[in-house]
Amino acid sequence: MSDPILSIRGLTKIFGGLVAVDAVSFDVRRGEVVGLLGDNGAGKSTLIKCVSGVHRPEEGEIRFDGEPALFASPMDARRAGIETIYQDLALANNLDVGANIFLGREARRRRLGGLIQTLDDKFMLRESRETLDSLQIRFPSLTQPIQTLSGGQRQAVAIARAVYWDAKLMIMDEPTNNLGVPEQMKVLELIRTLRDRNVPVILITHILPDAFAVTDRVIVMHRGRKVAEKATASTTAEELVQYMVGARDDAAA
Ligand SMILES: Nc1ncnc2c1ncn2[C@@H]1O[C@H](COP(=O)(O)OP(=O)(O)OP(=O)(O)O)[C@@H](O)[C@H]1O
Repeated sequence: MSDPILSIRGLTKIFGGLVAVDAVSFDVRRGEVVGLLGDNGAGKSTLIKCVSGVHRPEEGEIRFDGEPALFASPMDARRAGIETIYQDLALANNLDVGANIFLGREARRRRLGGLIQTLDDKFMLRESRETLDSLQIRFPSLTQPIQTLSGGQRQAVAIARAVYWDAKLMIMDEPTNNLGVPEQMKVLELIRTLRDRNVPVILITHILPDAFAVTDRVIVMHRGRKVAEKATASTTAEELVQYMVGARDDAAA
């Protein structure tokens, strides 16, 4: 088996007196989709925010690609290859599709003998189109502002951005929330495409059919603790619900 791309040991995050994440450990390997399940408030978002540089954990170790990895900011985590799609997505609504794929890492070109630099819009559009085509994502126009796109199309732009920048790990927080059924299917298909390209995905969800549709392994959290870790093929929705509501707990066994 390959070395894990992400390895988390004893991770703990406390807000005031509340232990939001309580000594959680798990690994993610290249090319696998890992589901992170749990009811509201279970600690899923807090856990991944510790990985992606939003929160600093009180205790524990995170190793990414073999190195200790406590990122100081989300941009640091992105530079290291961790692309996170939050529920609010972090796309710039007023910019177009191409500009969003290059957000924060814009291509520039020198003009007037190198005296000034301008954004290389043509290059960014061409590269964006190639990436979107390779993922079979179609937009009528790449110069449409993001705010005119549907929720599923926005997810697709965020996924294309991760692919273009060669993300080594993709974290998606409830990506099918608020999407129509065809768009949910497209997002799940894109997750499978990422796996086929050997990009591991952590999928946070409380939608069990989504977890069964795309994950290889599932981790269940309850009140900050990891209560189960299962190969998706060897569990059932009924069993996972029992872990999610706290009726079963492998850690306590
Ligand atoms: N910035 C914060 N400050 C204080 N408490 C927080 C903060 N963020 C999360 N919490 C608390 O930590 C606990 C875990 O929340 P978290 O959002 O990680 O859960 P979740 O499993 O992602 O649930 P949801 O699906 O509702 O987002 C909750 O009790 C929440 O109120």
